[in-house]
Amino acid sequence: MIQLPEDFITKMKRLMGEEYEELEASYNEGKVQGLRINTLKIDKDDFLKISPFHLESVSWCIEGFYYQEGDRPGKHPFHEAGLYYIQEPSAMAAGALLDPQPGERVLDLCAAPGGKSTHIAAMLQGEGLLVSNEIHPARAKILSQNVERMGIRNCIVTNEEPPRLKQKFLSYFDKILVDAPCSGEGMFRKDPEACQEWSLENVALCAVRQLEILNCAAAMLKPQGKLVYSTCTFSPEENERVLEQFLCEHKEFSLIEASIFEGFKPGRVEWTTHRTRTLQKALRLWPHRLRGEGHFLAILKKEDGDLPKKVKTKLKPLDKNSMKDYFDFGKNYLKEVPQGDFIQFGENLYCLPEIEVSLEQLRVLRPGWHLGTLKKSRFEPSHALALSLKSFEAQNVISFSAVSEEILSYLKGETIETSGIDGWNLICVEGYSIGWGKLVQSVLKNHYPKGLRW
Ligand SMILES: C[S@@+](CC[C@H](N)C(=O)[O-])C[C@H]1O[C@@H](n2cnc3c(N)ncnc32)[C@H](O)[C@@H]1O
Repeated sequence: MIQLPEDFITKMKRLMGEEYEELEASYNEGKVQGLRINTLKIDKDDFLKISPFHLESVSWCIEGFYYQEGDRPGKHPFHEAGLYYIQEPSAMAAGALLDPQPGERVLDLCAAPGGKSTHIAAMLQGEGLLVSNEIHPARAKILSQNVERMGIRNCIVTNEEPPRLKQKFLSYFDKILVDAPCSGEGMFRKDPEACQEWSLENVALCAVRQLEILNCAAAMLKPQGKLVYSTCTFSPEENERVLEQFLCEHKEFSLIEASIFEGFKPGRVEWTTHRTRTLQKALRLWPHRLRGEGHFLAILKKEDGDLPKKVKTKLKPLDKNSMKDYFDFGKNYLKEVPQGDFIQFGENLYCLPEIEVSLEQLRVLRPGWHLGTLKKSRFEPSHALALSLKSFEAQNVISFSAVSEEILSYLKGETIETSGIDGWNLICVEGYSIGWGKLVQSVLKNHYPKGLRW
């Protein structure tokens, strides 16, 4: 039995009345676990044919599934190949509500570790732009690794404070997700530390910060743009009341109705300061009403505002010899050489998504699709390039079965004896890319990144 904070119990009993007993009982049940199929890498039906897990659909997310306790999907080669992301089922509702369309510009302002960003990227299907931002440097690194693992090409990962991003991206995005840092009451079952860190003071602090973040997001949204606000907490101060205050300060915004699935409950008007009726359009996902740990979500629309400014960005010309090495690699080992706006960060070569904003002065971890490193007189392809390729896009492919000794050796970083064509080979598991290897006379030199090895 989880030891819930006393102040939390008193407060929730007062707010919920008899319903509190149902909430409390839910803390005695096991946590709910889910995974979301990454449709950038594999079709849902194709995954279901090869999945070794016991899966059951999550009703509000087409690609979302519950898995069972013994499944351990985090320890499977398919995980390293980015075929899915392990995500708490109620968190999957945010992407579904934001509903990004291919070609749109989307910002995920509080993005690490990347559950919702990788969902958004899958929905964009490689078209348009995703800016995934995380304020904490260490968490931003994990976000960037997850963007890489999921094979995302059109994502820029930044490590910024929202006010600094605001200066660059005024009225810029079609859609924004603010999955705000919160007191984490929906994490109590999953993470006992969330219980220990909880306090009434922290709830109040979170509410102030959430409003500040929302204010920045509001300025970055285009007129007619859509903003989804979400938290994984239940406190009215961080949910209905933050939005009530925001709507009061931003007359250009209104709440819009969201699709309702079984178990989704409306926002609680009686918990707002001024009985603001429109807040019933928000959604509450309670752990005692559906199979999920719990979330609060709302969709806001910006009715009017300034139009975005167009800025022409000048990219530095790249060294011709280095680029020749890149194009030689592409001709020899890829069916089609990736083209676009190239930029170089140190030795690293990236293909920049269409952005029309200069990234100068921003802390950028990943300025787009990482293609590889430009070494002295040779090009070395990146792990990100491997993971973003379909097997038919590479000239030489070696695919191992998911249950083979070879795939385990590969993930451990070992050298493998195997037949194939000498040179760079795209290594796959069951036909899905997982990394690079270089074959020389039937010996495969392992290029699986050292930091990821099992
Ligand atoms: C709920 S988590 C995000 C989870 C993420 N959206 C996902 O689905 O994986 C909130 C994030 O906001 C970040 N954060 C904390 N303070 C912030 C601030 N002042 N501005 C923006 N983000 C902040 C936290 O570091 C944390 O990673």
